[in-house]
Amino acid sequence: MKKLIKNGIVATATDIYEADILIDGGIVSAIGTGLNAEGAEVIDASGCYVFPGGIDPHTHLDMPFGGTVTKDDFESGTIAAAFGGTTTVIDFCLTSKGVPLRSAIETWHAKSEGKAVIDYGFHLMISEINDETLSQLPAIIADEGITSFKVFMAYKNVFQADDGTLYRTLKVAKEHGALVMVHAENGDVIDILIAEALAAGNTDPIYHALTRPSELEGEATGRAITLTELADSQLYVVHVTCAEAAEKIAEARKRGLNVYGETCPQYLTLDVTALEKPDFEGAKYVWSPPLREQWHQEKLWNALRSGQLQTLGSDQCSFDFKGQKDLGISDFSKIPNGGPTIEDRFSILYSEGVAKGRISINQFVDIVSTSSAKLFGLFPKKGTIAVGSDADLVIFDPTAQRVMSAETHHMKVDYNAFEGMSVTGEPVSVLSRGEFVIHDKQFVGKPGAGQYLRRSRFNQAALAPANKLRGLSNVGSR
Ligand SMILES: NC(=O)NCCC(=O)O
Ligand SMILES: [Zn+2]
Ligand SMILES: [Zn+2]
Repeated sequence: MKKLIKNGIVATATDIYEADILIDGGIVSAIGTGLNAEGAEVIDASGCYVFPGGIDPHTHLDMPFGGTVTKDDFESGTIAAAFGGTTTVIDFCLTSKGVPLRSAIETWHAKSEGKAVIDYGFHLMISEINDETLSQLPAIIADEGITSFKVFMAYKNVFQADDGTLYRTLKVAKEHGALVMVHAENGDVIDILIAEALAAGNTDPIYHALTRPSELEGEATGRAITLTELADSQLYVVHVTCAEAAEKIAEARKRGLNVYGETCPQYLTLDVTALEKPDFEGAKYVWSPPLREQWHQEKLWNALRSGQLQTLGSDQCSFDFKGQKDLGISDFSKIPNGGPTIEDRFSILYSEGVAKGRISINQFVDIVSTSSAKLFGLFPKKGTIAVGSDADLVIFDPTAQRVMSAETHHMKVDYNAFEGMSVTGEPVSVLSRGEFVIHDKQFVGKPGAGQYLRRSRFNQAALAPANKLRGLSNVGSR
């Protein structure tokens, strides 16, 4: 059945205007004022923005990590995402040395099929590059539409790959049109700092942060950029937390390199003192890279505002406080890294960004949705509101006031990382390809309704206009 969203304020990365939106067959079929369509279900969006659905470029659902498995899987995780205004997630498909890449991808399809309530894609982790993996990648890009590869520069003896693997991945990506993503921390030195801390009897959660200083994030970011330049390739740095890394990215971009960066809501709003909470509560705030001193937050906001960082990922990776985080009660290095953020990403960016005057509405849409669509081969099917685009839409009340809490969130995990934070604005209804997933704040979606997304190859040209709009004239000059 057709749907007609009336009287909303349509906001994209470039425009903001009052209009009605007609949806037919899951696609936006008309945008204009005073639209009528016989037999269409009419949805009144008076007083609300209509945004393109959020795209979360960084999730870990149903992921084994740190001797346990994330609490939220593709069902609970995507339900929570939808409540929060996100209609697409791109999850990391983990691989291990010696296991064929195809079988890792099959494992991720098995985890997600029949469960996801919104559309989803995969990035592919690269743990080693040899003749075998090299020969598989072109077909994986072509058949699976997996056009982004992830290389970990940290988590020694677990996920960490060496610089040679990163360099070769960058070369393959350049040749076949993929984007290389890095977790940028110097894992070798961190490993030594952890051993030193434990040997000195320092086992509390705060030592997680103290053994992962921001200099080592800046160093790894710079190293990845150097290798990208040598390979004449393209790089996306995930979860940027600090001034050192943001500056390396900005400097590379000034030189015309195809380097992009993401930050996360936790790094914009929480700081390292959270890890000092008593009774082991600091473990709730263990992420890698760690939370930083508060002054880094304004540097990250500046980088988002000026377009030096392009996206906000949740890095959703949820573990219960009781029964999972406490694996590290007597050794901080055994605390599973990560936190529950998928549901609050969109609202935190709106509230802390737009409502507090740090970014414009258009920048909000760009950061929460459009840039990810462009970087990861989904635009213009996703990431905007245009005739012919998927009707992935969020009807958002900008006046609502609420408080983030585990009492009310929809993630399965037993705490909320932003507990007690007041936010302005709330998604009221969320549609995925024209079907309600959230209707008047109630979940009405169906596990399995989410479709796997085969994504287009990396297209640097698609990124230039939005970046230009955000004050950059140098992007695309390479
Ligand atoms: N970030 C984090 O602490 N956990 C998830 C895995 C990763 O992204 O490094
Ligand atoms: Zn990471
Ligand atoms: Zn992550």
